[in-house]
Amino acid sequence: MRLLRCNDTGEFSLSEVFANDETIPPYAILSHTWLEDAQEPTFEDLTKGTGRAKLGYKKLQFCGEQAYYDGLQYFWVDTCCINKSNFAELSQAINSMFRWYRNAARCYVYLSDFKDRCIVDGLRSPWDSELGRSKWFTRGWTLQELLAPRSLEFFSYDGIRLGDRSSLREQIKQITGVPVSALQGTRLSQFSADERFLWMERRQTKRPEDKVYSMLGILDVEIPLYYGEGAGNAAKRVQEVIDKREICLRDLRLTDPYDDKKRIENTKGGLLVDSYRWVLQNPDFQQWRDNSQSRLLWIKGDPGKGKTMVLCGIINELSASLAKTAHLCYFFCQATDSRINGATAVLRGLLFMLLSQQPSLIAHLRKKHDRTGKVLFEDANAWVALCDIFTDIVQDPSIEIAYFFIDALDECIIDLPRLLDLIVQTSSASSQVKWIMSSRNWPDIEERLERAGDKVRLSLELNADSVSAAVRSYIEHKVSQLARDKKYNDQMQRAVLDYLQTNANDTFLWAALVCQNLNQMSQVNIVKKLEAFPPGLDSLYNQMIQRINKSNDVDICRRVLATVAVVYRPVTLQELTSLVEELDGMAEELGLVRDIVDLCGSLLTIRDGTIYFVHQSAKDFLLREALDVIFPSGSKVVHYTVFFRSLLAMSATLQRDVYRLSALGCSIEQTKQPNPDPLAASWYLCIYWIDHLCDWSSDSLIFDASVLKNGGIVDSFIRKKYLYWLEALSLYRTMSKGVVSMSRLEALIKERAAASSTMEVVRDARRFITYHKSAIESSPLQAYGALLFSPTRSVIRALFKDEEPQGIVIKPGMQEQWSSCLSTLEGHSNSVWSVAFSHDSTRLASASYDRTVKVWDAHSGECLQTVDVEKVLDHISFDSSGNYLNTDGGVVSVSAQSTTTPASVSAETRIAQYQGIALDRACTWITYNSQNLLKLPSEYRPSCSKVLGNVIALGVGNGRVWMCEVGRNMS
Ligand SMILES: Nc1ncnc2c1ncn2[C@@H]1O[C@H](COP(=O)(O)OP(=O)(O)OP(=O)(O)O)[C@@H](O)[C@H]1O
Repeated sequence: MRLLRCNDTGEFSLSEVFANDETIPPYAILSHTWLEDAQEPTFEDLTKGTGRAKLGYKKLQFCGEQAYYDGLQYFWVDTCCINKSNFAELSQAINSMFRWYRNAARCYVYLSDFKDRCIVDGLRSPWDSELGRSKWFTRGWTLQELLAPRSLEFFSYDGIRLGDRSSLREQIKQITGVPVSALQGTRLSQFSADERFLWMERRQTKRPEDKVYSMLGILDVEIPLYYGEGAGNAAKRVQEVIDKREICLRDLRLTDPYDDKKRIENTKGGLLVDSYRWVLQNPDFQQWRDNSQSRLLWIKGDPGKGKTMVLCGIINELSASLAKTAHLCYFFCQATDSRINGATAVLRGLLFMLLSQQPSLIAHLRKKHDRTGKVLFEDANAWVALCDIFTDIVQDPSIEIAYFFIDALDECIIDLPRLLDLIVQTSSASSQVKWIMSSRNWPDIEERLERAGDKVRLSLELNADSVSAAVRSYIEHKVSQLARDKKYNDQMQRAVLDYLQTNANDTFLWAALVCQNLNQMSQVNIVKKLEAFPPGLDSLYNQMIQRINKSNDVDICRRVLATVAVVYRPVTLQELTSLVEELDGMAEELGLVRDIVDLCGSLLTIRDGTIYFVHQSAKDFLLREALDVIFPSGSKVVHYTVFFRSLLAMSATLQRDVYRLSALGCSIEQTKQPNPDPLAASWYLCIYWIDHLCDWSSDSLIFDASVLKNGGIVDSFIRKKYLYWLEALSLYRTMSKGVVSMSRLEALIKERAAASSTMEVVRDARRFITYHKSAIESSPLQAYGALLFSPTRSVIRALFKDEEPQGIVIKPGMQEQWSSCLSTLEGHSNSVWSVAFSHDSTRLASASYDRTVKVWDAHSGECLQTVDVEKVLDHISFDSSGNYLNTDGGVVSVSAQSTTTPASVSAETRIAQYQGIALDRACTWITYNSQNLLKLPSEYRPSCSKVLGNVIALGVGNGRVWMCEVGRNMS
């Protein structure tokens, strides 16, 4: 950036070029409309000292004088601070302009067609209408000059100040259609791209492309400029960038923490300002907020002390008080929900918020995402990739300051140490980042955070007086609400208030749970009823358990509690009906199921049809103190029940084409969930039944191996329902989990020496899912098309003979046994040149013409890592540590580890060779009447093909030729 610099005599000249933003001194910037007939002084004029006679020189003088008056030595004017004969400089300037306007200390709008007369002649109303006639409001480039600057002041032709963007906001809104919130600094990313384009609609630019180029900053998009391409093409290029960003954000999103926060506040009955405000006056908090060196604040306290709500309060206060340019990103961990209980999920949530606020930062992950897609955020290497991206992004100079909040670190049960290390590292390395975390008083967290430099600890126990006052105020509020809703008289209200104030022991959660219970009781004998709520959280939970024990519904309550305690993710009411015997057949009567869950006292809560523990501490209590009550025969038995009931329920529900898709080639993207969904009660069971079986089997004292015998329930399920189960897994987009589960099942049967024919069917079933995974994953009904490409002696093929698509014949017939191709790993965009197994056989590396090396989990087929390489590699092999690949292009580091247990994968594995009735363009589908019909396994993809009538002949790379004939009776 090149500036104009004023000297003491009021003269000005061009400064040197400032290469990066940090070195640019404070400056003022001019916003104006250009004069015709070369009346603007140019860059050349300024370098040669000419141009003083030009009419536009007056504007330079005005800007210089006003800047001087405002204490600024430097100023910038677009007419002469850019060397427009240098296209690279011009292009860079256009892409930087929004930022330059935003970073200016002052921006002066000079309305050259707004004369004094307009102000003195009339009163306010004609004055307003004159303002709207100014050309400044009709030009394209001035839109970003209106929106970008922090301080924007309007001046008349004679330099008289008319007001600023804030004082004139209503008039500006009327004139421009830009909402007041955008004028007051709300992030432009909060407005849709279409809405922002609308603000430009009536404005004019000299060159057609400028109508789009002048929007680049407003859209936070950077593209190269091609004058002459036309506005349509420019808009198309901008739209492409926006679309790709949206895909990237959609892939990154696991949950929207903004919605999580709203949900948490709502389900906890709303946030009370009086119960968190104390923290704003707390010296530890103030030190963290006000001292730029203090970058890490850890709020710690026992369960239910109000940490989550304090964090919500701080977020609200900071978002109201901080500059709009500051970023606020947060994440709420929840142990009971596997989507949001791990370090990777935290990072995805924080990044999602940050990138939504400033989309241009997506550039930091676009390159990797463009190549790998969603897998970048999901594969075994996701943490490493996200960490690099995060570290990179927080150092981006465009970030002034970013605040990151993480609630309930103790509920981040996957990879917490890694997360803590990242927090410590970024808080010391980056001055633009501030962290707040909350958690229970856990020594492991303390020990890890100890390594951070300037950290502040805020212990709720050490601020007992403040917390106590906050809890008192919370109780007062809640009791007055209760008195109103339950019609307590004064005496009752006082008794309830006294009881709660005396027994809460500074714990919000205790008071909240008691109030929730009182809300469900009538006011009759209310004082007596209070005795049912002993002081202390554990005593309260204990009391709830005792009450359940004494109730008539004790069995069903115990069973519901036990089930909710062992499942791997919160289940829905419908899913619960499949898992608990007593709820059999109640999937259509969810009101009743809800009532039964309500019987479990205040231990469980239902949100959006899903059942959760009311608080993590309730689950902790059950597992710690009430094991004998809810698991009288041990928790492993409950795993057996869930497994057994899963098989029963799936056997009853799963069937071919359960969603009535009809077309064999219907892709998963085209699939719509029907309403009502016939699988609604089965999702959980489909995904986790094998995990429950394995958990049960881990207790050899109670495990009964007969479930694995010939004709046993596992054997029967696989024989009768296997393909329908695969279809359901595909519909639920969990094929990879299915592959891993089948490997676990095979290993279990091997270990438990089950009967040979069960082993035979399970082994064949595992080969089937591994080999056909990608076809079934992309089109659920290919579970049946895949039969045609399975060996003639495949057990699954024989068992499901009747499910083969009718009227299609493959000639010559398939080979008898499974080929050496174990599975097809798809992902390279060009031919694969070399492959190698790791020494423990858990990973496979492949080098392709697409100049990438991919590392795969040899078991599940998941892509673990993609590494760019400079040349096409002919030879690759793992070194003995498994951390490096030796290649003809040097050593390549591969840090990804397999997620599954080692297994002997000795067979040769082949990778899809994209070599080349009809075939689709990618040669992966046989199509019929332009509809996808059969997805070809990689071994069957042709290098050449010929169609004759209803027969297609395909020549395959390995020298085989085969034919597919589609008959008239095809279905
Ligand atoms: N400022 C507040 N406004 C409204 N409700 C509050 C407030 N503070 C606490 N509560 C109530 O107290 C309950 C417990 O508070 P919170 O969940 O914040 O505790 P916590 O310390 O985060 O607990 P844990 O560590 O066990 O997760 C909340 O569910 C809510 O009902």
